[in-house]
Amino acid sequence: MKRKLNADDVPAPAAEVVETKEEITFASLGLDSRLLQGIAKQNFQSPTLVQSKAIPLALEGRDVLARAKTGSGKTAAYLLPIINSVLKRKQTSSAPCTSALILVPTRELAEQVTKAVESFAAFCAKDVRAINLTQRVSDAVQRSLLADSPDIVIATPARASLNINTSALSLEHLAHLVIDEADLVLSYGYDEDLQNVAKVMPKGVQTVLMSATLTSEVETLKGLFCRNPAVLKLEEAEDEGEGVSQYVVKCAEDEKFLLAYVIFKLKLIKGKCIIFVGDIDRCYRLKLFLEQFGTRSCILNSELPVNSRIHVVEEFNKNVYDIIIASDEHEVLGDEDESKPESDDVEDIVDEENEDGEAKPAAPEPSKKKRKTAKKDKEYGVSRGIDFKNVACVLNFDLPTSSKSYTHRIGRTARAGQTGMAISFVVPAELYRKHKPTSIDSAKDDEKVLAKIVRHQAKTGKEVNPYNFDMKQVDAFRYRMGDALRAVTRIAVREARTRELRQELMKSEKLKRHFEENPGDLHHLRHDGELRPARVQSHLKHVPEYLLPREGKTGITGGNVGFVGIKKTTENRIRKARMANKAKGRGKKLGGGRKLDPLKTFNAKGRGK
Ligand SMILES: Nc1ncnc2c1ncn2[C@@H]1O[C@H](COP(=O)(O)OP(=O)(O)OP(=O)(O)O)[C@@H](O)[C@H]1O
Repeated sequence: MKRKLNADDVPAPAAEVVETKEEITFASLGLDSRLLQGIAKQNFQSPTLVQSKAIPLALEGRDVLARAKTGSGKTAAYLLPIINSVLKRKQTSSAPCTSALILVPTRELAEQVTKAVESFAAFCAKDVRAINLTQRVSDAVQRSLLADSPDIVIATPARASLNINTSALSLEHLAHLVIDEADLVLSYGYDEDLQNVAKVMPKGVQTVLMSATLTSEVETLKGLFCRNPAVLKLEEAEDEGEGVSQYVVKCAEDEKFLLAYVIFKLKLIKGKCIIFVGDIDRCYRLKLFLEQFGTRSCILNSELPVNSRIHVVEEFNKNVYDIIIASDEHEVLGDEDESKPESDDVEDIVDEENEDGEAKPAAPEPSKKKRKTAKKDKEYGVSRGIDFKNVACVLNFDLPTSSKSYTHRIGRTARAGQTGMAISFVVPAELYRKHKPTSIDSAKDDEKVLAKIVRHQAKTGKEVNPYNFDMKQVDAFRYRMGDALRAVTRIAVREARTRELRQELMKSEKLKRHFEENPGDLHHLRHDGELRPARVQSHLKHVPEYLLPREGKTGITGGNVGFVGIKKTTENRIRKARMANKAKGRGKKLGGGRKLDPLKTFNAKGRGK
């Protein structure tokens, strides 16, 4: 079924890297008016680049392979044409059939995509039925849901394959297939499931592959599912200073904890933050550590029940929590195969191939290692595709082990044209394994990984700069860090992990049963409660005067880095103008584009909190 590519396969305009964004409106794309109402309800002013390029091609019936950066609006780019096509079909036929299958790598993402369908189809809900196959319902319930032939089925490849095997899901009338996060689905170990889906795919199904990077995995999927796809490689033209400001801090293993304490206690980061750590224990170690200073956070990892995970993300998006500590475990399980070419290398290969029409390089077989999912949820993923809203900062407390992961992680901030910041802690080789209690295996090659990241980012014109903490000033806090770390023993971590799991399982059961009937009550369950280590040291919650640098926060960082602003692009001009008008009315100066630098606005009075 795999086809050899030649240059004619790729239509010239689509294969070009598009540099600029033309003024296109959703209405000009020819979408159903009910969909336009749904879009307007979400306050989308105009299509993003990937939307304005991919939607017309998809509406024409073309296969599309689109690479666009994280947070650029790929979900709407594939959903809108699908819903439009369902609405069109309903005008001539009322016979129910499943005409679209959307495959995503994780259950969280499946939930998110299902919600997006519901939002876009809010004004035509009775004509568009979508179901999420990753929900934990009994086989009988799932069968009965599928028996009604919902228009759109959203699933992980594993769930789709399972239901195809049991004949619960019929692809007989399928017209559209989407593989979202196409660069990641194979690394989740779904290769056999995807082969299984490909086997029963009827002829002529339109395929859309969406991806943040073009990797050999995307090539494999293209060979398996696409016919003559239009290839979009989209680089958004960014204004200076927009996107993610990337910083790196070289530090010792225990200093990661010290810096985290200083960053959060002195509020060096303004806004919401996702902290990525290397494994599950690390989540609890850091949470317990921060708790000692009165800094609350909630945890996301593959061990927690899916309902809790989804709830945490929803609450975070509603600004209930400021800090999420997430473990990025797929790396630890070995998904980041060293021998596998990095995305930038593969992109070069793809470019070459498009120019001279040569056959593509043999895509590496996904390694067996990837199937190793332990007892954790294989369909878990937070750095991939989850739409965390208004994240000011991604803190790589533990550096990922590949630049591809780094790209996905930092893509959780600066979404939909906002700005954001990424700080990565890097342990130099000579400091690795020098502080056993805070050491983690994945830091072994931090410097090598950083070099790759810097190279990769440079290719897209982005810099990774040092974040200069004045370690002399930070040193004043070292004693307190030591005190707090000593209380976070291995036993305390293990107990906290068990306790949290038990609590979340109970909440999850409650969530499932109770909130089906009372969706409004969800906010009563908080996930950032204190885990309480054995030794409670309440004095640590306060920062005494003498510890603070005389110059305020700027004394800690030198004052020249660290801006984290949430700024909308021109897409939100109207909103900005409204805000400015409102502010004028209140006599305040707002909306003039003045950036608030949290490092320069440290209020000494608020510090003792
Ligand atoms: N046209 C638009 N105008 C304003 N906001 C938009 C628009 N399209 C999408 N968004 C918002 O942008 C955010 C990111 O969108 P989405 O999750 O689809 O990005 P993505 O490209 O799929 O990201 P990732 O690669 O991380 O999965 C969402 O909050 C979405 O609601």
